[in-house]
Amino acid sequence: MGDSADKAVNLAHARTKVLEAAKAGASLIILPECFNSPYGTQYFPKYAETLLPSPPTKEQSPTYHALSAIAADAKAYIVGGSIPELEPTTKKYYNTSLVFSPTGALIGTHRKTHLFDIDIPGKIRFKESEVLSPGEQLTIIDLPEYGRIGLAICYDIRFPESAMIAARKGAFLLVYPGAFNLTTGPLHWSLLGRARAVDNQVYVALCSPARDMNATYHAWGHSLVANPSAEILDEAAEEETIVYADLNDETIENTRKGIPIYSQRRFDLYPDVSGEGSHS
Ligand SMILES: O=C(O)CCC(=O)C(=O)O
Repeated sequence: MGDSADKAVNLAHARTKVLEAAKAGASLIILPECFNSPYGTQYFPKYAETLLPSPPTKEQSPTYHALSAIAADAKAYIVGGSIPELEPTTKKYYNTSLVFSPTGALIGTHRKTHLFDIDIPGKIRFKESEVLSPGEQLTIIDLPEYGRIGLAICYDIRFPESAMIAARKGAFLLVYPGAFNLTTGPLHWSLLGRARAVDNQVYVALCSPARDMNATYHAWGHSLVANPSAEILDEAAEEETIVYADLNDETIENTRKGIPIYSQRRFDLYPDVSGEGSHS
């Protein structure tokens, strides 16, 4: 998706693309990070919505209500990318993802836990922490018919611990709405997606806004899905595209049978970050 500055236009466009994906057979549909606003600290307060107490009113969160209706109409799970959130009591801002079931019920949220604060001289400086606060929880969501997914946002992917915790707690898929840039995108986007897949022998889905060279932030694009062997099943270029992939448990099982790192870990030498504490 490309993200314009007009929230209503972006929500209407998300609806069209989600219904298109659902018509083509998709049962879990992912939108990009900050899918209904431009990306940048200067935009977060203007576009922020209030999600608590839940459910919010339509005035507090038009996006909550739009995504709920889209999920119900599409009869599909939707990971709603992310939006800037304003917590009304603390007045803190978060980068938050909302997940809806095929009946339109909210079944999970994730507040980005690792804020994108980087400074590569002459290339890119970005400090989300100038405006945002970090979420305080890792997120695993049960999709009753399919199993568990781990959900995190963009820069969160650089921290393998949260991916490993979700995988060891049984996630079959790690989802990252994200918006890498023209410096770190070519270096690390696909590498990190494939790395989290091969580390954990799970599927990984990355979903970015399309690139818009007229926007203040130039997103890398390249949404992709990697399988548990870290092969890329489908990948977008920089323009808007729907990426499709078929996921199945047998591929995870066969990958783990072939290269059995899942049962070869040495928790006598290092801790199990998931706290599950045993070989499986
Ligand atoms: O980690 C990176 O290089 C980019 C991260 C990012 O764009 C984000 O967290 O929004």
